[in-house]
This record gives sequence, C-alpha cells and structure tokens, in this order.
Amino acid sequence: MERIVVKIGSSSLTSDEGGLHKPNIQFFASELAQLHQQGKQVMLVTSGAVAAGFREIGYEARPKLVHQKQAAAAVGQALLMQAYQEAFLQYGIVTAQILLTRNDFSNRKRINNALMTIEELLSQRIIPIINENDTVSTAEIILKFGDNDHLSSLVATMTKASRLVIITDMDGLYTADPRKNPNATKIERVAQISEELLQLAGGAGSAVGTGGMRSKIEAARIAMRGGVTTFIGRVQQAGELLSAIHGHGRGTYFDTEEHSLPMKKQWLGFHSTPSGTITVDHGAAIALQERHKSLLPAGVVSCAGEFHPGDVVEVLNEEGLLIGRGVVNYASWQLKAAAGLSSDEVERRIDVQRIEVIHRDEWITLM
Ligand SMILES: Nc1ncnc2c1ncn2[C@@H]1O[C@H](COP(=O)(O)OP(=O)(O)O)[C@@H](O)[C@H]1O
Ligand SMILES: N[C@@H](CCC(=O)OP(=O)(O)O)C(=O)O
Repeated sequence: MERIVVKIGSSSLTSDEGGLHKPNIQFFASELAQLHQQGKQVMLVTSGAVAAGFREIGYEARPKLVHQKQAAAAVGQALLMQAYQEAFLQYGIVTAQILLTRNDFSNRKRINNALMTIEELLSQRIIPIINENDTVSTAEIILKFGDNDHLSSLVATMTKASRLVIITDMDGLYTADPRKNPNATKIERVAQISEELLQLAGGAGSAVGTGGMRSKIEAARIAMRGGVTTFIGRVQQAGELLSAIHGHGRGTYFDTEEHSLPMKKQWLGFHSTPSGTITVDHGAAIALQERHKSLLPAGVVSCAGEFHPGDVVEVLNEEGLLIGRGVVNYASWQLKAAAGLSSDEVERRIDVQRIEVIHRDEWITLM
C-alpha cells in the first residue's frame, strides 16, 4: 500500500494576521481524503499552531519570545486539531494527533514507540496528524526542529514512505526568492542537492512561516537519501494534490538517490544527537569523504565536548565545516591524548578497544 507524507506550512493554513483559514483546512482535508479513498496510507505533518493561536491570546503579530510562542502553540494546536477533525469527519475519516520533538528521534526507544503507534493508526485507516510538540521543545533550542520541514522528512524516512509532498505558498524552488527577485526562474527537477542549490534559497517569505525554502531543500535532501521522492510546491485547486503525486504538480520534484541509505546510516546522519565534535586535517577529511576510509588518530587535530565510546560525534574539516558524522571509539579525554599520534604510538600509550577513531562502517558523509 503506497504511503505518503504531506506537509502543510503555516503560510497555507493561516492568514498573515494570524488565525486559522478554515476554508483552506477544508480544502486540504478534501484533497487528503481523495488519497485516502484511493487506498493510500496518508500522514499529515502540519504547522500552524503558533500562527493559529497568537491572535486568540491577543498578540498583534507572530511572537518572537520563546514562552509567548509556546503559549500561542498551546492555544493554537487545539484549534488546529479541532478544525482538522471536523473537516475530515465530513469524509468519515478519523484523525489522530501526534506531537513529536527532536529529542524523540534521537532516542531509539521513544521513536520506535511513536512509529508503532503510527503503524497501528495507519492499519486502522486513521490519518495521523503530526506537529512538533512546541510547548516542550521550544525550551530545548538546540534540539528544536523549528519548522516542520525537517520533521516531515524524518517522518517520511522513518515510516518508509514512498513520497513526501511539502505544500507551501510558492509553486516550487526558484533560482532566487521570487518575492525579492522578479527575474528568478523556476527549477522543475532536482537530481542532486549541492551546496550551490542550498545557497539559492532564502528564509521564510511569509509573515507566519519560519523555515523558508532552505529548510525545505534540506528536508528534500534527507528524504532523497532515504529513498523518498519529494515534491515542493503549491496545491490550491481541487485535484492538485493528486496531480502532484502523479508528477504533474505545480512545483519542484526531487528525485531519490540511486542508492538510498540503509536505516542505520539514516539514523546516524539525521536522527542521532551528536555528543561532541572532532576536527580533522585535510588528508583525513579526503580519506573520509572520498576514499571511504576510517578515521585514524593521526588525522585528528582536536576535539570538543564530552563523549564516550559508542557516542555519535560530528566531524569538521579545518575550515570548521561539517563533513559528516560517525560513532566514535574513543572517550573525549582519550582522543585529546591521541590526536595527531601514529596508530603504533596510540597502541603503546592509550588503552582503546579499536584503533580507528571512527570506523568507516559507522560513518556517514554529509558534505
Ligand atoms: N529560492 C526560493 N524559491 C522559492 N521560494 C523561496 C526561495 N527562497 C526563499 N523563498 C521563500 O520561502 C517561502 C516559503 O517558506 P515559508 O514562509 O517558511 O513557508 P511555509 O509556512 O509554507 O513553510 C516563500 O514564500 C518564499 O518567499
Ligand atoms: N510547530 C510550529 C511550526 C512553525 C512554522 O511556522 O513552521 P512552517 O510554517 O512549516 O515554516 C507550529 O505549528 O506553529
């Protein structure tokens, strides 16, 4: 049975002055109901809690302070769910609310529980409606998704969906933000996401959205590597969601990579939470990125943070750019002593289980 994740941004659900735009919710429910009625398993990742709630509280614009956003989300999430529930019931479809935080994805037990719940809901023909648990996660700034683009790509890869549809107020990715540059042209298809492509995309254009196009491309990158085809674009007329799924949508299509990553590497690259960073020299960076080699202590320049064998760490090159992530075999204090030493010397001086700082099987290149 085909499994599809649809993400709808605040800009498509609420007005710039705040508050839910009920006719849009009705419209999206009817589009999703069509997919559901065709026998597809549908999951909805929805934003809009903060935008739906801030006006009810009496704030004049989307709040910037964390506790105000949390308060707005607490009010707005209930309004959002109520609106979806009513809209889907017209098609006899039952919905369920799932609120997740970034932290849940880095904890295998928690995410497995969430996945089992989602599986059960889908098997009962219920549409899970997923949002970030804003009242909890805005406090954990570093571990926050912030926008739901990232969340939707993790949901799509973890549930092994075949497609991710990111609905926004633009009809796809342009060579520049069309709100600012009228000469921008649309990119119809993307086979590979490069750093240059990411540079094209700016931040949020609407007054209620947060992620902008950049976070959508980053989400597409995660999805592509996980074997999920992604569409980013506009769905405004009846039947357009179906068209988007059949390849005729108003938007940009991102192909999947030829070899999608195994689940273990997806988790390592995109769901795990790193405990520290390791900076490596030029030779080691090339060995990891291009030659599929393990990281040896000789290539380590320095490390930061406290980690233990088995933890996930981020690896930076000498310019400070992230090149990938891996499972480290050293404790941080051991690595500080071993940095720059030959493997023979490390074996003589330091009591480590494996000489490789990161084994190539426990590594994922991110740049
Ligand atoms: N290269 C680009 N192509 C298209 N849109 C872009 C680009 N760069 C920035 N944007 C902006 O991204 C906005 C969509 O992001 P956002 O406001 O976060 O929407 P949503 O709430 O749907 O997630 C668009 O309105 C647009 O102004
Ligand atoms: N979880 C937040 C999402 C914030 C947000 O604006 O996201 P998006 O519109 O997807 O860029 C909410 O429901 O308000």
